[in-house]
Amino acid sequence: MKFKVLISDPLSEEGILPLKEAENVEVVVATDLSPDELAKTIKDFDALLVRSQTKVTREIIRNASKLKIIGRAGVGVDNIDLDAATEHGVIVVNAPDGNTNSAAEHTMAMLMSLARKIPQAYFALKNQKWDRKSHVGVELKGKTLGVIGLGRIGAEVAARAQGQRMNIIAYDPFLTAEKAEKMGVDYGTVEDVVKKADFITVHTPLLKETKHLINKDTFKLMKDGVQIVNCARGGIIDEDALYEAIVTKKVAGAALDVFEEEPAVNHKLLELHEVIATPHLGASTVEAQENVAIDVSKDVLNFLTTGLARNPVNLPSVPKEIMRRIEPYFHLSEKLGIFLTNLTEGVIEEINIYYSGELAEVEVAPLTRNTIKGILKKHLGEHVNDVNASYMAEKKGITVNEQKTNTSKGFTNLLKVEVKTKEGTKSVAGTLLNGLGARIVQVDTYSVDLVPEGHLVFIRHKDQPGAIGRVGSTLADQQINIATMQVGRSNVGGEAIMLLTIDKHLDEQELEQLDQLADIYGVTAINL
Ligand SMILES: NC(=O)C1=CN([C@@H]2O[C@H](COP(=O)(O)OP(=O)(O)OC[C@H]3O[C@@H](n4cnc5c(N)ncnc54)[C@H](O)[C@@H]3O)[C@@H](O)[C@H]2O)C=CC1
Ligand SMILES: O=C(O)CCC(=O)C(=O)O
Repeated sequence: MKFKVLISDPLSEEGILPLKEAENVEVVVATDLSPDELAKTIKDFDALLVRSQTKVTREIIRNASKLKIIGRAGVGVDNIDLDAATEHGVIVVNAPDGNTNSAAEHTMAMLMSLARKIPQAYFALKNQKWDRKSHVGVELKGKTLGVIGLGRIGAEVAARAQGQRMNIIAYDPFLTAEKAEKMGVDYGTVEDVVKKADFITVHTPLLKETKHLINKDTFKLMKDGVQIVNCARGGIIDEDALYEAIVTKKVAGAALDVFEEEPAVNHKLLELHEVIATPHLGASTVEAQENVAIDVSKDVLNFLTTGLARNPVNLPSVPKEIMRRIEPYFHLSEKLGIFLTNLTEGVIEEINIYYSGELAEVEVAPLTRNTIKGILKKHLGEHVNDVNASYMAEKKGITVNEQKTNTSKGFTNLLKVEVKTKEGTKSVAGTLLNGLGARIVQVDTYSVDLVPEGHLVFIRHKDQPGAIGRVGSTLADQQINIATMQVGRSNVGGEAIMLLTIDKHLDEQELEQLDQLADIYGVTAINL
């Protein structure tokens, strides 16, 4: 039987040779299909290979009745509807390493062009203007580069900028003091980074948490004359706020390879003399394109013939027998991870997962991966999934321990998750109640009984008459309905907790109002 593979974006000829030379594969290259044509054509294909141009929408996936795998020749998979692929049992693989070097080099090229106004000077000269006065630049040496997102590309950029004798200050939720010291970089919060930097470069994925990470308020904190580089994803920087910051001379210049809407022609930022730009060229080198095409071709071929993939981005297949026994706990394990990560302060160094009761008798590795995914998702978004969760934790220097114990505290099954940071240890435990579904039964040392669903608010407060009432009436004043409420305390008059389920997610302002009430130590909104 021959597998049919469709390549719908231009990929390196050399890179797709592994597929073209495979006896059991027929390759069709069609790089000019409209979305409608692709939605029709796809139904005959077992695999689809794309770069970033093709938008693999739910509609296309829905029509792809034979499709088994989508290969993305690059890192970001934001052009693929991952949920739809997972729902339709289509595995998505990417090529995360092949373009790191190119993207880092492009960032450096943009940084240097920005500092020395090379594109502007070139443009003037092309227009017959020998203008040296308007194109005086600044040196990089001795300046501070703020790196937000110190993953594969961010770390390469930091190392290269050190070669330019720049000082580096970075923020990444997985950056510890030890790692920073080893890399010779200073570290701090986003606020610290933007306050201290002369140049700022972003290298995070585009996630809910990173959308408009650099916004009107962040620009206000920056030094006057700061310069900004974005070779990661449009949307990490709020384009309207950037425009305003340039026009008001807060920002002296910006180098952009990516935009919120691409292709970005007629963009207002491109009208500004201070902005230099490229049309999403970070990965556009012969080497990167060959690397990513080879990696993804090999992975697709391997998956079609053996069912195994090296770089899966969405759900893997779990053997049916294991799945049948552990499937009911999947939901609970991920929710416990999400819940806990929201309560955690500081950089995660250790995750301990304790299985007891019935759970101590089954293979729990997929649950462990699922729990880690829940914990890491907040910062890694689509980059973390069940397959790569353990690998991601290891890459971030997090130790994961899995233990089976006998301490099920009277429950027939108990799953307890503990996270350690330099700030302390936080834990949460849950169980599956026969016929009633999942419950969170313990938060740190407090016993609770909570369905892990919906909009939760976790409040730490002083055990004092009136504290609970003040929270209730503050929410009532804002027309926010409380569905359930749990309270617990360690000792009379000591620290206590409230866990509320409410009918909507609290916004920043609403959280702030609760936080400012008397006897309240901290308020966290959690969406499960
Ligand atoms: N312009 C282009 O052509 C290219 C763009 N990219 C983009 O570059 C970005 C980075 O790619 P990689 O380094 O390969 O990914 P990566 O996954 O290795 O690194 C991303 C880092 O961002 C960190 N992060 C997540 N949330 C954060 C937050 N709120 N604040 C600070 N850091 C946060 C993560 O912990 C991680 O270390 C991605 O968006 C990718 O799509 C990648 C290749 C080429
Ligand atoms: O395929 C491309 O050129 C875009 C590369 C990219 O943005 C990525 O790999 O995330």
